Amino acid sequence: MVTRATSVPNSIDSLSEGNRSRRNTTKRDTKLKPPPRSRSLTNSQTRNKRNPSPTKSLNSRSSNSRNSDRSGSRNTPILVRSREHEIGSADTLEIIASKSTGSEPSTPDDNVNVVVRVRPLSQKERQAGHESILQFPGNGQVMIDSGRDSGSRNKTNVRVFTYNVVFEPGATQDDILDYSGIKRLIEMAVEGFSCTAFCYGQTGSGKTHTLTGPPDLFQNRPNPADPRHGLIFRAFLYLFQMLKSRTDTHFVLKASFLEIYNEKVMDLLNTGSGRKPLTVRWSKKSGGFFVENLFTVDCEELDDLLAVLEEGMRNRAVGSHQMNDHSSRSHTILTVHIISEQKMEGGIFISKHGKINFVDLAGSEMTKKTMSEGTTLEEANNINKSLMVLGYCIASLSDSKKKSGHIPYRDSQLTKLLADSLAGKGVTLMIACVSPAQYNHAETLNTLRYAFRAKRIRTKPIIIMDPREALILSLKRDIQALEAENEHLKNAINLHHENAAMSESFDINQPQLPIPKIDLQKLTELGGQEVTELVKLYMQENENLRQENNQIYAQREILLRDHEIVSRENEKLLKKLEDVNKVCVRSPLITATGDLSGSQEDNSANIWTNPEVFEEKPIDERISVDKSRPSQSAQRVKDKKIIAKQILEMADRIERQTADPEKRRELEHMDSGYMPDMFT
Ligand SMILES: Nc1ncnc2c1ncn2[C@@H]1O[C@H](COP(=O)(O)OP(=O)(O)OP(=O)(O)O)[C@@H](O)[C@H]1O
Repeated sequence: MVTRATSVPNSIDSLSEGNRSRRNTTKRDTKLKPPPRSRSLTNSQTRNKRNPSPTKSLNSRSSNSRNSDRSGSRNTPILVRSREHEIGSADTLEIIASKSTGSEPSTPDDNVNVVVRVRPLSQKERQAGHESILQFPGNGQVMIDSGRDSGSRNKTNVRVFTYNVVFEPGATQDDILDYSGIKRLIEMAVEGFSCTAFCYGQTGSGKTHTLTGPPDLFQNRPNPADPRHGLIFRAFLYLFQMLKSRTDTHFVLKASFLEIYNEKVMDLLNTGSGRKPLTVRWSKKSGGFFVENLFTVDCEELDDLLAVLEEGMRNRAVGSHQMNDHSSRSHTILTVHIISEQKMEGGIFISKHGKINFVDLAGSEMTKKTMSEGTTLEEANNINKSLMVLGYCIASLSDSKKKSGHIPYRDSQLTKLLADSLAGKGVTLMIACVSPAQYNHAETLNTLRYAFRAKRIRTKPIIIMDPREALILSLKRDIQALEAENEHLKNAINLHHENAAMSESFDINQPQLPIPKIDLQKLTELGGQEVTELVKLYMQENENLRQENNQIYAQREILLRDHEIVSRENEKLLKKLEDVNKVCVRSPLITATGDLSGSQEDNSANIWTNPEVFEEKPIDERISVDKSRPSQSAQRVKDKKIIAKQILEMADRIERQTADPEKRRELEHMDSGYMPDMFT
């Protein structure tokens, strides 16, 4: 059975890991009750456009944990849609593809897609009487009951985790292909993204089974129709099916297969060279780690890819211990490079370099349980160490505060090679494999916790393109943008020319630059150099237009400021005029204006007003501004100088008058109020 996630509030008392702070409210009599389904969608609603859901029931083995509220799902399988960014959605892919031009980040952040696969109890475990501690309430949830808490007798240790998809023990290998999101990963890789699917979990939890199927499949020539085939085999079939349908694009496939054994990187396709370890180096150019001298095989046919898988599986390090007869003693990375060359409109060829990594991690081991010793113990220690570093990286990357700090990728070969998948430009699918058996509860809980954390990791997928072609494509986009801006600026300037024709300040005779006219369709006929020149020309012209526009705006600003000053001065003058009129009207000696005051009977009409001032006309029709006049502050300085000069002249005159005794006597008889304050 497959269940998919939706953000369902936990109604049960024991809350999920994400809500652990509320766990204090756990009731004593907690029973395993599944949370209600908040958004169950029928098959038709959730059906992936490209991968229509099968009509058969996905539940190949009825689970005894199933609750009565799920009875409705017996005949029609109910799939619950996961979150918006669910990997596996063809819609998302289309959006990404349409946005993806150049080597710019093409998507918003993308979360690592995390699914969980629970293997069935083995025959050995059933015979030993082990029971399952996992239950599946639906909505992409896994409930783990680790039994009574030793600390407090009545408290049960029940936790609920939510993932994008949960594969219950009855899920088939086909279900993993259809619902894990691997199809989306392949589609993204074909589109030029760097994609990674990795299996994580304790030893014997079913990682290799999920990725490649049981080990005996590869001992002889495998039968393609075998239902036990794992995800890699099925993904290859799907990939070739896809490539065949893309007749407009030419594809070249290359594959490599390596293992990390005891912290040494070994080539699984080139075992003849005495199994010398390869070096992992940092590439400045790509900004990532790479394996030097790794053997890559050209794969023209599906059979070539399958041969790579078989060869690698035969050569990888496998050992046996108490918990797994065929235990992987190394981490393996199988990479398929997909180089595509597609003809775009206008005859441009765009080549992209996508890839998909299949990572089968060696399982974490409790050496007491596996009873490892000697070489197996050394292997176990190395496996555990590298998985611990991976755990640190996942924990740091999922913590938004730590994400920008140091991530210890360099501490193990595994994390160096997975760095890009976890936090870089790739799209990542994590398949967490767990055992349902009670005796594995600590490891299962650990894996569920790591997987839950990994869900919070966000990456920024980008398409990997040939830099020269990416440049041409981006130059083409620049030309279009510049042309649009050019047109806009020209319109703005033309508009202003019309408006500014009346303004003397605007120099309409300014020489205009010649505007190159290029048919975009013919762009492709031009070489890279010519296109660059064209962009430069447009940029230059746009710069000139921008400057002209700025000048016009600056002039407009000055005009508006002057306008404001003149208006304010005008208002002041009017006010003064009104005051003068009031004084004139009040004075019996002075008539305001002879003809008006004399002829009006009404007192109010005695006030002289300038009829024009109150006429509702726009300000620029009421006043004309002298552009040569000094600014307001300069005017103020000038005024002060005039006033000071006049005062000095007056003081001088008075002084001269008082020096003459006759004149002084005359002055003494005058009203003292005549003298300005400053002279008393
Ligand atoms: N979903 C499943 N259905 C049936 N059998 C399974 C399933 N998953 C695992 N097994 C069986 O369980 C055993 C252990 O699985 P597998 O070797 O894949 O584990 P692993 O996680 O890769 O272990 P290790 O880390 O030690 O390599 C195998 O015998 C395998 O066939």
